Amino acid sequence: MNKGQQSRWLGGFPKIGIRPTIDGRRQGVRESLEEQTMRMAKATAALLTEHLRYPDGTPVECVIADTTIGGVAEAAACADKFTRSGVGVSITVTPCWCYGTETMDMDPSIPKAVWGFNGTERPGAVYLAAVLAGYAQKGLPAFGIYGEEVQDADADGVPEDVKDKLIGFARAGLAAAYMRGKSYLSMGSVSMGIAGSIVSDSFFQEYLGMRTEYIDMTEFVRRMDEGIYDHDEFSKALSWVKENCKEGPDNNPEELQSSRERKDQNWETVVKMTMIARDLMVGNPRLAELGFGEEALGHHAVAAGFQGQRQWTDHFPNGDFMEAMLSSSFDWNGIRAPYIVATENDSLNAAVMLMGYLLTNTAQIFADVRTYWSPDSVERVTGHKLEGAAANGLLHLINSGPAALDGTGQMMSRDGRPVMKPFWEISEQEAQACLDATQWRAATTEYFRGGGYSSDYLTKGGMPMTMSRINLVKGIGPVLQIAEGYSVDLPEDVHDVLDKRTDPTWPTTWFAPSLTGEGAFKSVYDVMNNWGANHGSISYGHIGADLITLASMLRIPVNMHNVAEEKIFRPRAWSLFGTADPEGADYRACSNFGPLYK
Ligand SMILES: C[C@H](O)[C@@H](O)[C@@H](O)C(=O)CO
Ligand SMILES: [Mn+2]
Repeated sequence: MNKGQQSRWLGGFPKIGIRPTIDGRRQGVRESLEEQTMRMAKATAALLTEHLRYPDGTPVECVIADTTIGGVAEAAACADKFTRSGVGVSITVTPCWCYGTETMDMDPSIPKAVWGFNGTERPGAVYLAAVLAGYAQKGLPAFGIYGEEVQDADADGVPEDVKDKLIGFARAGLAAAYMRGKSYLSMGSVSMGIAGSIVSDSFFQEYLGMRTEYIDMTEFVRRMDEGIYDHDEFSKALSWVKENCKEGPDNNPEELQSSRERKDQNWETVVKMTMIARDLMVGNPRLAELGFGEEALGHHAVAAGFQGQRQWTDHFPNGDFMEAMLSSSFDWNGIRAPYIVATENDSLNAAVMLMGYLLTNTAQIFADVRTYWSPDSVERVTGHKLEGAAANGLLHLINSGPAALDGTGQMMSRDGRPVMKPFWEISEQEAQACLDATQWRAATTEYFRGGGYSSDYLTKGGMPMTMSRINLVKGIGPVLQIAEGYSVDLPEDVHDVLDKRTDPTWPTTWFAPSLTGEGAFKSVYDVMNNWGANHGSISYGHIGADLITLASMLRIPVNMHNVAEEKIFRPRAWSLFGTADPEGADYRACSNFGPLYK
């Protein structure tokens, strides 16, 4: 790991705090439960450490209260320990009745869950019900976890259904906790009137707990002109690029094509832009060694956006190489965690990219949700009849910019299926295969007068994917939409015909959302028609349930999704807002409790 990489995890990672609560009555009751209660805490910690990893690949860390918690003094001692240890998520575990308001976690900004052991000798479930009522009454939504099957009092381990809920809760809770206190870095301002690039400080601050930081794009010019970057890294990067980033055909009319000399210069510029954007986001200790102490610190950004169009791209090479390389899981420094960078400074798409990334530790594909191709339209234009997963029509996801190269689908699962992976599972060969499957095409000069290079690739079909998007609605605030589906392969000639109707120098993912026959998922057309903006972020896997859990923690209602009801996990209080219409109840609950940070 080079020094630039180390500085990005500044502040470390939030820990999971485990609170074993107990019936405080001594002379029999408490003593009989001490061991079992602590055993539950330890089993929970072991489970989470085994299954969850931080973005740097290390196992998550759990902190268990020093004693079981039988009353308020021990609850306070636990809260104190959690503050000192950097706990960002709390899980209360108990096999027995305890005193609700005396033992609960009162920190309003920490996502919280309670696991009540399903036994009847000492009623953990009764405590669970009582304490969840307390949480609702006090306006502190908590997740309730209760296994379906009755367990024996001396049972060891964690039942399967409880495991899924503990892991799902902790994964989303850690994502929320990790964002908190970090920044979104706006590089430039509003791009082409796209509302998502009006960076809303109140959205980031109140819903995600994040700062918004801003730099003018002239900062790139200053750093390039004054040489404020690591020159050794630049030489290394440029020769790596020459070797690994092959130029594709120039699609511009001959009279608009740049000279070879200008193209070579543009390569140098886009490589410098990439290093500078990264240094702006997370800092780089090398810059301090070179005499640039202020620049070495960066903006503590976990996500960023680059305006690019138009003021920058009308004059300078576009941001596509910078956005695509940073968003990928590898570059000239080797395989590493992706950076979250949105094109067109679409901060709302950056926010869902960040959510998808933190839930999966995997690179994201940023795309325009550009065209709905109905089966009839495809047949009319190409003569091809769509079939299989594509039979109901397709969405053409395509945009110049930050579609991670991981999205080529060149990484493989053990059984040979295309996948996207956390960086620590990616092999050198897989990173190389993604690079080999990508052509760098001279930017379309009609759009990008300053030239540059767009990444051109075609995503392999057959990958489960989840597209999501946050929109801001005046009067409500943020709302999240989610569509699970699959990437799809088209015959090469069919892809070519459809791709050439738009900009063929950009990366394409053919996406078939899974239909449910209801609401926005009656048809692929309905999905397109209900999409709230021009962009979406696409994450590998079906992560809709995790997104829903995270959104409920952040009080962001979900206005459309195609996740099966039994997979949805939200704070227990949501059912107090109505049970027959979970979508409406979600809106009411989010608006009632308000954003997590006020
Ligand atoms: C080149 C064009 O301006 C594109 O960048 C445009 O289609 C978009 O991506 C809009 O989101
Ligand atoms: Mn776009």
